[in-house]
Amino acid sequence: MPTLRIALAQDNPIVGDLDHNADLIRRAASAATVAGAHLLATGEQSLTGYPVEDLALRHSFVEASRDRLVRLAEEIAADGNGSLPVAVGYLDADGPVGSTTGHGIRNALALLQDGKVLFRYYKHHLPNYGVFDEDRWFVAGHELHLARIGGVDVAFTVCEDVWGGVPFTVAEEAGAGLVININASPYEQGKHERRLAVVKERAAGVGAPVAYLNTVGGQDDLVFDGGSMIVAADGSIISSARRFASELLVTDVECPAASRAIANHSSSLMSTSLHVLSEEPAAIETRIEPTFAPELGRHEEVWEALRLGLADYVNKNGFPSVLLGLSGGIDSAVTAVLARDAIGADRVHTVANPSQYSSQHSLDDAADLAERCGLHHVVEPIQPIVDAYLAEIAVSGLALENLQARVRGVIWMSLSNQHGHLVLAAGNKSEYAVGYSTLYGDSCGGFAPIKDVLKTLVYELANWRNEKARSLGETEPIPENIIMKPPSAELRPDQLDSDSLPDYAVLDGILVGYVDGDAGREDLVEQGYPADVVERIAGLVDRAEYKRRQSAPGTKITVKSFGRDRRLPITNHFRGK
Ligand SMILES: Nc1ncnc2c1ncn2[C@@H]1O[C@H](COP(=O)(O)OP(=O)(O)OC[C@H]2O[C@@H]([n+]3cccc(C(=O)O)c3)[C@H](O)[C@@H]2O)[C@@H](O)[C@H]1O
Ligand SMILES: Nc1ncnc2c1ncn2[C@@H]1O[C@H](COP(=O)(O)OP(=O)(O)OP(=O)(O)O)[C@@H](O)[C@H]1O
Ligand SMILES: NC(=O)CC[C@H](N)C(=O)O
Repeated sequence: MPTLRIALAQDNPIVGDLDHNADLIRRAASAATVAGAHLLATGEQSLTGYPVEDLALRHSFVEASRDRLVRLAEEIAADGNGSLPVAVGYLDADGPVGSTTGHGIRNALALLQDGKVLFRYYKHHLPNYGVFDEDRWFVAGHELHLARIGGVDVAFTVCEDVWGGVPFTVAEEAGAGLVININASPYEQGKHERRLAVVKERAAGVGAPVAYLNTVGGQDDLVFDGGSMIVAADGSIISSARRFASELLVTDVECPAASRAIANHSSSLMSTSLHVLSEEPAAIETRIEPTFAPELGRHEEVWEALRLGLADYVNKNGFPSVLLGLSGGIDSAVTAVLARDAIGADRVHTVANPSQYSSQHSLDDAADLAERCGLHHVVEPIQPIVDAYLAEIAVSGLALENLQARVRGVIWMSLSNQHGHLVLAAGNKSEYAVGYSTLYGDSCGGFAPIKDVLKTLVYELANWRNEKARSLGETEPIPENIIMKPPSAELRPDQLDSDSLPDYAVLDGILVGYVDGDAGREDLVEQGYPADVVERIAGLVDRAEYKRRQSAPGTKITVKSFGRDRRLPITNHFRGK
């Protein structure tokens, strides 16, 4: 069997920064050439970044992508890497938006060589569920392209094509000896395992290796986790790239030789085109050893997703630093440590804003955490401002509780305006679900790092992060007190979260069913949750839609995050069973 040396560029592009992304591809091409690769693949829309959302509807952006692709081909050749075939993901169009002729805007892959575009493949399966809206922007392609490289027929596909499967069936019919699948597949818990299963199934179906390349990096509320892999027809993993980090994965892959003298043929599913680049088996002097990425544990994987999602949001949006209120509670503690891990202690500013209801232990715990982590920390009491406000406008009860949270929010936003910090909202998924936060108060801010993390998982992450520090012989970042104390908003005397909410284990169980699983009230009661608690929580979740719609984005880690993954009407009289 011929062997091809395949290079997969698991890179971190920036949406809309075509020059930066082109530079990443050029650098990968140079490194792949040095490594003696016969083919380089880059990620889905590696030139434009992913998802471009409604930028796809802008004629000027589509033009910019098409033009930049042509220039990129020339640049790669000018860099001395012209003989290397390079697969690039980009945005294309062969018709206007909304055209009814089967043409339009395309999620495309081009193969570049010798300064030219050899062919353009248009993604066949367009995902249109969850966070994906590709039917809104793109028209599906119906022609599969194969390139004969070193005597192997290599088929090229894009992301959802591996899940939908039709291009793989056609690749098998066309006698492909390798299928390249370039992805921008966002992280969620358990997704990596599901990808591996589907890639194995496709490799077995084609009877040839599948090279699955994923993007890496954060883009607003999505984080791409890398984890690229090459899987053989027998299901074994030939090589794999790290999760949550950029990497050029170079692997020698034995592939079935091109056996057919076919040129182009039409299947009932898709037509195919074969482009002959080189017939002779590629020469490899010394085989390289395959690399295998370490497996991540459940908590480490989530932590890395949150860390990278936050780091890229801050850095790609040009913030010098972040700021958050540090209450001495678990949510702001975990958010602060994540921020430290993401961008370094010197860029993290924390503020304690005690009121008359704040306990001394909360203040001490906040200061302790800031000191352990080396964060900037100041104390700005809110009582004088609250008192001045009350002298003008008398409020009491819940209004007074919310006033305190809002005064904190005003202070954080002022510090942001003054110093340029990005304000982080420290709310977790359980709170976003039931609306347990003050609008324009503690929910204010530009990014919410743990927005998709249920409270029970927040505790697990805190324990895991401390355990990790212990195993490295480092100081535990989160004081034990913060983990052990009962959660409290401290907005009135002796207030505890448990006064208003069921135990978090029960709450989170109901939320997993009601939010992530779209279960009905009766289903949840059947699962063993008390009917009155289910009724109350479901009602709170329904009513809090208006708060979530105004909330900051945060990194998706679950199957259904709030935001574009779960879209419900605010004005909604349906209660259901
Ligand atoms: N459908 C709708 N569309 C648009 N706006 C709507 C609305 N329904 C109410 N509103 C507005 O929203 C206001 C109510 O929302 P909001 O002002 O936020 O106040 P609200 O949700 O009534 O109270 C905040 C809750 O969050 C809890 N909290 C606060 C702070 C921190 C924490 C914590 O532990 O993390 C918990 C607090 O104990 C309380 O239970 C209404 O006064 C009204 O102006
Ligand atoms: N005294 C305080 N000083 C600074 N920030 C505060 C203070 N109290 C609350 N906050 C901010 O408001 C957010 C909501 O806090 P609150 O204590 O009401 O609820 P929580 O959900 O228990 O959060 P945490 O676990 O961080 O305390 C906190 O995460 C924190 O960012
Ligand atoms: N960009 C895509 O086509 C992504 C869809 C795909 N099912 C995923 O892996 O998330």
